Amino acid sequence: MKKLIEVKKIKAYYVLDIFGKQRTVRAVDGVDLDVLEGSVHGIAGESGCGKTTLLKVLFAAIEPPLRMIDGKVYYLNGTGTIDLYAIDESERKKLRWSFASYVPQGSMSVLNPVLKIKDTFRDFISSHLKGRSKIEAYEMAREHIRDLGLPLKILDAYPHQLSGGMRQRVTIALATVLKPKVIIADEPTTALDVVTQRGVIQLLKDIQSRQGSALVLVTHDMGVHANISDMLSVMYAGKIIEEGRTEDLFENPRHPYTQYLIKSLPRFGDRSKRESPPGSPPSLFNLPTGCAFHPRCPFKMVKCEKEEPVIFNVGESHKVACWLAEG
Ligand SMILES: Nc1ncnc2c1ncn2[C@@H]1O[C@H](COP(=O)(O)OP(=O)(O)OP(=O)(O)O)[C@@H](O)[C@H]1O
Repeated sequence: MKKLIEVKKIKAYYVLDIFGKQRTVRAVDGVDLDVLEGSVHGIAGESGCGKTTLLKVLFAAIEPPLRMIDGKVYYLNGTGTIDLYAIDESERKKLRWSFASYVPQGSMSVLNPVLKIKDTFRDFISSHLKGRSKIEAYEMAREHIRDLGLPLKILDAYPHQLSGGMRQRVTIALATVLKPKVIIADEPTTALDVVTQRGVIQLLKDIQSRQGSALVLVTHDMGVHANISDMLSVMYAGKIIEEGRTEDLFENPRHPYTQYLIKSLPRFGDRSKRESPPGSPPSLFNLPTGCAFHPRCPFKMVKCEKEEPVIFNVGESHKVACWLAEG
């Protein structure tokens, strides 16, 4: 499969000034990632491990206090390779929404509360496709909403007149109306009930397969990853600590942290206590030495306290950053 996005050794830190003292939160700390055409690439991990920050890097949505410290992000758009942070902002703006689009956590932050949905679509389409008339923009919105199987009457509604689930579907429709090659979705089902969550995830999956695009999906819900992600990257303390085909990770998780994430999944009919990793994730401005997971790891060795693990290849496309895999 063709690569659409290639991330090389990215470091993105929040640099904060607290009462004159500089504090650095190493939110993304040396991440490599390939996003492949036609695939669903899941990103999992507990809250605060850097998932959202990584998506901001992929979408070039870096704003202070977040800073790109090192690394490269390439978009491969078929005609060439674009070094995302080497081009100027006006060039990046052209790629936003047409090459890569972003579905954020809350729909209300995207939809203008005083505009009908159709006018939000019209403004969005006309600002990105110059020369489209108002009528053409409305028609494009209608066609897209119809293609997605959503009711056309939502176009005449204001955001507050729609349910949370429908608002999130509208946000997804808006983010995909320009048929982007990559859809980047950040916990798109937060705050929705379980049934609605399933519908929203299915909508994303349908669009991804119909448009042949790639979907980068952040969710801490391993059940969702098991169902729809082709590839899975597990993040811990700003790093990807395990990556591979989702089925391989579920069948043979190599990192103790991934093992905990999988064990914490509820299973039908199993009433035994679910195991979660002891303790909580470390603070990203004061990381433990060696492997950042070692204070919580039941298998820690002396080496883990001192040396940061290197990446080991443990199968086809399956990598893990854990000394236990050293052989
Ligand atoms: N604007 C900010 N200023 C300072 N620190 C921030 C900011 N945004 C996030 N952080 C910190 O960066 C780290 C990574 O946050 P991030 O939101 O990327 O994690 P996450 O895995 O997406 O978590 P969640 O699932 O809760 O969104 C956390 O320690 C967080 O507190």
